Amino acid sequence: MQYISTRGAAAAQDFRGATLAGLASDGGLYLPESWPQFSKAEIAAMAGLDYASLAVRIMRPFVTGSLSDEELTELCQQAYGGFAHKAVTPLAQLDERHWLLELFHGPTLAFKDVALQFLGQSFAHFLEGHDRALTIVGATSGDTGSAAIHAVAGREGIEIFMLHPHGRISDVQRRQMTTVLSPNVHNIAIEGNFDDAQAMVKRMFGDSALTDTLDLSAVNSINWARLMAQIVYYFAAALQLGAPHRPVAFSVPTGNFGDVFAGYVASRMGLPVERLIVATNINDILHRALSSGDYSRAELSPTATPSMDIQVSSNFERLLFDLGGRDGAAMAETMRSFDASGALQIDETLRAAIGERFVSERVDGDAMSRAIRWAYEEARQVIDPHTAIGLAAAHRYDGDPAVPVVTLATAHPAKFDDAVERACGIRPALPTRVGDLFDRQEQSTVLPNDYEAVRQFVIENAMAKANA
Ligand SMILES: Cc1ncc(COP(=O)(O)O)c(C=O)c1O
Ligand SMILES: N[C@@H](CCOP(=O)(O)O)C(=O)O
Repeated sequence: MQYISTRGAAAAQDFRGATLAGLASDGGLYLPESWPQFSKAEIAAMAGLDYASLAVRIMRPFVTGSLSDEELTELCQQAYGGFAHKAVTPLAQLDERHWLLELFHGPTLAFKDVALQFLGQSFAHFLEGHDRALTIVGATSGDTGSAAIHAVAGREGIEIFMLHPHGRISDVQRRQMTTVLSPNVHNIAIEGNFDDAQAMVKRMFGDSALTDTLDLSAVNSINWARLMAQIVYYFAAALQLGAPHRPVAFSVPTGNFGDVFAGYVASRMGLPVERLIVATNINDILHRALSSGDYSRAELSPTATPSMDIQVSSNFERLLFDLGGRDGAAMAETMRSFDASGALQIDETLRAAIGERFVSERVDGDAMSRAIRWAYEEARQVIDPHTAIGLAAAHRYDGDPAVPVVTLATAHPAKFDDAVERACGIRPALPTRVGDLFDRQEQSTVLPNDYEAVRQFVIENAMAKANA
């Protein structure tokens, strides 16, 4: 399988090349040149497979030419062997129509582990036997950071620099990153917000002085391999609920549009998805884009769902490219204009195409708290605030009542214990697998919200390692 850039100017890459590059050299995002298709019979034959075997079936067409079946199987078994639940991403029923897809049984208690455990193994596999050192730069609003750090800490040939917004993530999220004291892990708290951090990371990929010196890669969902691994759990959930003979709707708490884009890919591959519900918090650029065509950056407001406090959703570019006719030159122009003005208007034709697959809801803090209470009182499920944004949106969804609605439970409630306790009176405890998080020593560097300061820190530390 070959991967092309959404901005049309970078050379196509195979899966290995796209994974190691992270972002395309023209600033675009990689997408497969075409969507693999599964027939109804092929999907039906996937029922009953264990998670790692299902992952192999789904990912195989995306990695041809880069990984053999044996190598892919090995990577999936290693990635999914360590989850705390045998099903890896189990379903829990809330009532006759609503379900939760629990994506938080990995080492750092959020859905990011599902993809990053696989990506960590893939990096190690692709680097093995090569004299190549990767410098990973990433931005996190709390969950990607810890999942990525846990996936690559201590790995030979990899340095990771993770930027998080100083003071804007939960204590558990921060400690899950800053207490990992491996010498290849560098936590940077920037005095800005997540959008600032994400913009700096993207700028690094376009900074030739930096890319001439360091071999950069990405762990954010700009890296195609992240999204590819997330497609699998849409199939896993739908198969349990009757796919391919019955459609399913998914409600996805959304920030960077990565998780929901993986659901879109699943539907492009043949999974019967009635609708994908894009659930945003009050940082609602995606809801405005989908409901009125107005994709314009607004001031970020801190919320009790910090991981979704995002106003520039990287993966939306992938959707605009795919549904807008896959015209790289036009996309490059659109993104140049968005970067300059902070706004773009989605035309009616494209909005109609998006509307065939997606709906959106904006959920404020009160509605989020009510959803936490509802889940506890009606179904005895303690859910995290991000999941609650998804559940509140699922409750508003007016699709066919016979179609099950699956809300993606993207984080364990203990990551956001204060907000959960405020909403339902229950303070969720951390699972024992995260150990003595609050007794461990922390290490991170606070830097100003200034590209040059961050860039200098990355160069100095990566070079010091290379010369050691
Ligand atoms: C707990 C949680 N829920 C939802 C999201 C939003 O997912 P995405 O950025 O893929 O839209 C994130 C962050 O990405 C998250 O950490
Ligand atoms: N919510 C994310 C933000 C980064 O998203 P990503 O999926 O692009 O890595 C986080 O928790 O860091």
